[in-house]
Formats: sequence, C-alpha cells, structure tokens
Amino acid sequence: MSPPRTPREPNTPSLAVNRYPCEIRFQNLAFHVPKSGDGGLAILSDVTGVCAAKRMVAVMGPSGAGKSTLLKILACNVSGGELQGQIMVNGTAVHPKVFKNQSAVVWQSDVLLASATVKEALMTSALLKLPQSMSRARKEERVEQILTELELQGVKNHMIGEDVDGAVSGISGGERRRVSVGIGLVTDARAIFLDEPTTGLDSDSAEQLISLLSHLATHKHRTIVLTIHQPSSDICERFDDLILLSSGRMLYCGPWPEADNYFATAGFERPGYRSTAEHILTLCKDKEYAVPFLAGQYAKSLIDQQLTRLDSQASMGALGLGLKRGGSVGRLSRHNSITGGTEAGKPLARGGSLVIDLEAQAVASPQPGSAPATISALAARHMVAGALQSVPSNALLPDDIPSTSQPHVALEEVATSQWYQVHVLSVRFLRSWYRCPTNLAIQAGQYIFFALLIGATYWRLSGTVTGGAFDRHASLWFVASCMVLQPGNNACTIMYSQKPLLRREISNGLYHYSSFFIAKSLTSLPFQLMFACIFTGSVYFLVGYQISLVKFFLFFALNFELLLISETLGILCAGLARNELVGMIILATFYVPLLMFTGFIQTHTPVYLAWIKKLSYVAYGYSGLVKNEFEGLSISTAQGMHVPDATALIAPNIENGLSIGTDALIMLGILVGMRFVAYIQMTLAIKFHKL
Ligand SMILES: Nc1ncnc2c1ncn2[C@@H]1O[C@H](COP(=O)(O)OP(=O)(O)OP(=O)(O)O)[C@@H](O)[C@H]1O
Repeated sequence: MSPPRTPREPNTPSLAVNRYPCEIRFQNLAFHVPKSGDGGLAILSDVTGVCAAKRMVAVMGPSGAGKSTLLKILACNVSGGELQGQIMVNGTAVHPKVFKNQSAVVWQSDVLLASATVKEALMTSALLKLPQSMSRARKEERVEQILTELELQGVKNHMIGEDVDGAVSGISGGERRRVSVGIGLVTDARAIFLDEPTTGLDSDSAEQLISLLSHLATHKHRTIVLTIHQPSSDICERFDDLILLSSGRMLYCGPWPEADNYFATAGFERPGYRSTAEHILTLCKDKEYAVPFLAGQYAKSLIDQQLTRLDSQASMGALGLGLKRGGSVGRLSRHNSITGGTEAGKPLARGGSLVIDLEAQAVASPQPGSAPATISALAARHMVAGALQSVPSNALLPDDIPSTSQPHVALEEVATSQWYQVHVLSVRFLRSWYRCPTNLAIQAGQYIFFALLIGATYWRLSGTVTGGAFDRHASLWFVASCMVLQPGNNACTIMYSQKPLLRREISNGLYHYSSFFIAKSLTSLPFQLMFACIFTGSVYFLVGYQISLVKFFLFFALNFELLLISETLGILCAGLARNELVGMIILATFYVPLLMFTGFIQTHTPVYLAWIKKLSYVAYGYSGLVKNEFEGLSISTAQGMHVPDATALIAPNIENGLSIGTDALIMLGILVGMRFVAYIQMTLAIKFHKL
C-alpha cells in the first residue's frame, strides 16, 4: 500500500463543487493517420479504459506512446485521422460539441495573447465562456479567485508578452502555464484535460499545480486527465489513477497505488532503488517482451471480465432481476453486494442501465489488494454496456443522441450571444492595437516612407506632355502598388499570428468565427483609414497632382478601396494555407497578374488573358486614379502648345471606358465578394480542422 497522502490544500478553495461529476469510459479506441504508400499509421490500437469521476488520472508512457492523441480524443478535439471506438460519459453517448462545452482543455503549448494582461486573459475567457446572464461582477470575482488559487495575484496586471524561442518578455514560463490552466478553470468544467501541464515549470511550481488539480478532483468533483512525462515522487503521490500507454497500446488502467502490485504480480517487480514512475517507464522501453506481455495481459483481463459479466447477467436473468434501464436502488444494492462495492444503496446521480451503474460503483470503490483483485476491479471498470465492437468515428457520438448527463447543453451552443462576442472581441482587438504602439508606428512609418519615396521620385511633376504624362501614369501605378502590396502582406502576417489563438478559442467554444471576423473587420477599419489618410495625404501633395478637393477625395477613396481589398486578399491567403510561408507565396502569386494587367506595363492585353484584367481590382482602381488625374488636366506639348484636357493622353490599355464612379462601385462589389469568400473559406477551414 502506498503511504498516506498529505495533500497540500490550496489556501482558498473557492471554485464551486461540481454537481455533475463525470466518468469517461472509452472502448476499443483506434486512431489511424493516413500515410502515403501504405494503409496508414496506427497511433492507438484497441485502447479501452476509464477516467473515473472525481479523480485525477495521469496518462503516462514513453515519448510517442500516443498520450496526447488519447487526451485529444477524450477531449473530443482530435482531427486529421480515422477514429474508431466508443466513448461514453456517465454511461451515455454525448455529442462532442456538448462535451466540449462541459470540459476544458489546457494544451501543451501556451497560446496566449501577448498584448493582454494576465487578468484580462482570464477575464476574456470568463466573459465569453460563462453564461451571459451571470453578472460581470460575479465573473470578475471568479477570475480573482482563480488568480489567487494559481498564485497569480502578484502578476495579474502584467502583460503576458511574447515567448519567442524561449526569450520571454513579459511573465515567466511557469506563470504562462498557470494562466493557461486558469483559462481552463474559468468555466465550470466537469472534466479538465491537460497535456503535459508541468512542462517548463520548476519542481515547486509543478507540485503546486498538481496539488491544485488534485484538490479540484477530490473536493470540487472534477475529472482531471493529464499527460505527464517524468513526474517526481511527490507529484506521483497526488495521482489517483494511472493510464499507461506504450506504442499506442494500453498496458495498465487503474488506481495508481495498485500499479506496483499489478506489475509485480505480472512478474515485473519494482527494484527498490526505482520509483514507480521510473519503473513503469522502464517497462515501456522493453518493447520486445514487457510491452507485448502487459498489453496482452490487459486485453485478456478485459475479455475475462466480459465473460464474467455475461455469466453474471445470465445468473441475474435466472434470478429474474432483468436488465432494465434505470434499475432501482434496491436492485443496485443487491447487485452491489455481489460485486463487493462499498457504496451499496447509495443513489446514483443519473439514470442509466443497471450494468453501467454497477460499473460506476465498482469505479468508485476500487479494490486494493492482490493483483487478481486489482485486475478484477480494473476489468469491472472496463465493462461497458453493449457488445465489444468497434464503431466508425462518425457514428461515435451521433447527432441525434441527446446527452442524458447533466446539465444539458444545446449543440454548438456557446455561452454568449453573437453581438456580445463581437463586443468582447472588439475591445480585445482595440486593446491589441493600442497596446502595441510599435506595430502601429512601424506600419504608419512604412506608408510614410513609401509616400516620401514616390514624392521624391516624382517631385512636382513636369507640366509637359512628354515627361509629365508618362510620370503621372508611372507615379499613380506606384501609388496603386503600395496600396496592394503593403496591406496584403501585413494582413496575411497578422492573420497568421492570430491563428493559434483563434484555433484554441474556437475549439474551446468561446465564440463563433463570424464574431471574430466582424470584430476584426470593424476594429481594423479606423486604423486602415488612418494609414490611407497618411499615405494619400502625403503623396498627393508631394507629387503635385491636380489641386481640387473633389479630385483629392476620389484619389483617397479609390486608394482606400484598393487597401481594403488587398487586406482581404491577405486574410484569404492566410486562410488558404496552414503554413505562413506557403500563404505568403500564394499571396505573391496573386500580386504579379494583379499588377501586370493594369494596362500600364503592357500596351495591349492578349484576348485570352483579358479575363484577368476584367477580374483585377487593381486594374479598376488604377484606371480610376489615372482618369481622375488626367480629366481636366491642363498640360503643354514640347512645342509649347496648350492641351486643356489631358484625357486623350490616357494610355489606351488603361482607359476601360467606365466612369470613375463605376470603377469605384465595381471595386466595392469585389470588396464585399472577397470578404464573403474569405469568411466562408475560414469557416470551412475551421469546420474541416484545417485552420
Ligand atoms: N496527425 C499525425 N500524423 C502523423 N503522425 C502523428 C499524428 N499525430 C500523432 N502522430 C504520431 O503518433 C505518435 C504519438 O503521438 P502523440 O503526440 O500522441 O505521442 P505522445 O505520447 O504524446 O508523445 P510525447 O510524449 O513525445 O508528446 C507519434 O509518433 C507522433 O509522431
């Protein structure tokens, strides 16, 4: 038996006791990823086990064992492969979206907004994840409690900052981890999944975190599932259960204190000089003998117990007890005495089949002692109602199966309304803009630099047809190019930097993508307007285009449209590829035809490429800019002849025969269309896990 535990209780146990503890059973889980050349790579094979309610289970195994994959599957957050098997929460199939709303996931890498403070990061989660009906004061109170429990009060107003290649500017790595955990804790999650939560923490911080998680399991009735590599003995003391994986196969699933006994009975006694954690990880390395033996032993124990269960069902049938849903407490007590459970007669929190309820009793009262007894207890845990058969992943938790576990959460439900999400996200976007004045200054500086460069190159254009007409064409082409390249590149890069956070928050059900899209579009608008004003205001007067308020306004409006469409193109390209480099290459590939088919570079467009010009928003914008400048322009020939209206000097391939207003309207249409396409594209990427 393990020595008695002395859990270190957090000072202020504040989170409410969860009234609906959940037990997660999984049966015959198999996960394959496609691999070119053969039938795919099996990452998990036939994995069966349970994460019991109100307990903390450590998923252990060597690197590549499939721990994170199992965690993702249990958290209903896996993609990119074929999943088979069955997952039951409290004996009932639950839709993944419903379960995601009732659980929290803390991933291995901290994905946090650098420009937010610690408290703001938690508060944004609270505002978006907790019900809108809950007052802001209560949400704030909850955040304060979590800050206290995670010992983050001292840094709550510190900016999170960046962690670029380990060079943290902002809070420390350990603090970042705790913020990530805190974001998971903000909601009243019934199950909390943590992928290597202690990575990067010093031993004290790691122990403190595990102690807090243990407290949440035991006293707050959360089911805690975490993967961990080489835990210290002090940390191991806190674990209730162990799931041991190696090469995607289950070697053990049961109480942590029974693990030593189990392996010793199987012939793998722990040497005195090794801790349990070291011993089991050493066993996992023996892929020739120990791993296949233990995996076989585990599978056999499941089959034995399945047979025992069928026998028991048969004898119960003979006794006339029947196996109806929602068996009475009296029947449970009777059967409980058969299985030796210690909580006989205790009413269960939910309805369900008799068999499942009995299993829950067995889980609640594991039987320490000899290995056979442990295997028996284990196997009792793994008996799952229904036949031992694999079901396809898309039938794993079908849409039409409602959750009978409490509380009910509607499908795809997020806690807040769309406009509330837009409001919270807009505030966050605006904060990011003004919290990073350097980014703002760099972008503005870039526009000023290009304006000065164009201004210096075409300073006060000559008034002659010979030089002035060509220079006007050329300078306007450079102006249009700046309104294409810079906003497109910036938008693409910014979108890539936002994607990890977007991915995490969408997968945690904080908001709909439409809210993010609207908030992003709305909040970036004033800044884009400012950039357009700075650029057009400088370049117009430096180059010396026609002095006219209307003409300046049209010049500004056409450029602003170019800027907004290019920004959309950047967002679209960021959505098309998961890798930033590929996204930028796609964007650059768009640029060439866009700038080539404006009519400035070629004297005529081949018929078979005319469609590019018809689709090119830059061609409309450039044509509009040229017409705006040339119409009514008074210019002289080399011989000193006066040309009162330079419209006739517009290069034929630039003149598209449309009015400036029509050009602007067409661009507006392209802008709306492209925004819509960018939105749909990203929505589909999210739906198909390609974000
Ligand atoms: N989508 C995928 N495509 C290809 N291989 C994958 C994919 N997901 C996981 N794998 C592979 O499956 C194996 C298990 O991965 P997983 O991340 O679950 O292991 P792990 O036990 O958590 O490892 P670690 O402790 O190193 O994080 C690894 O070899 C990994 O490379």
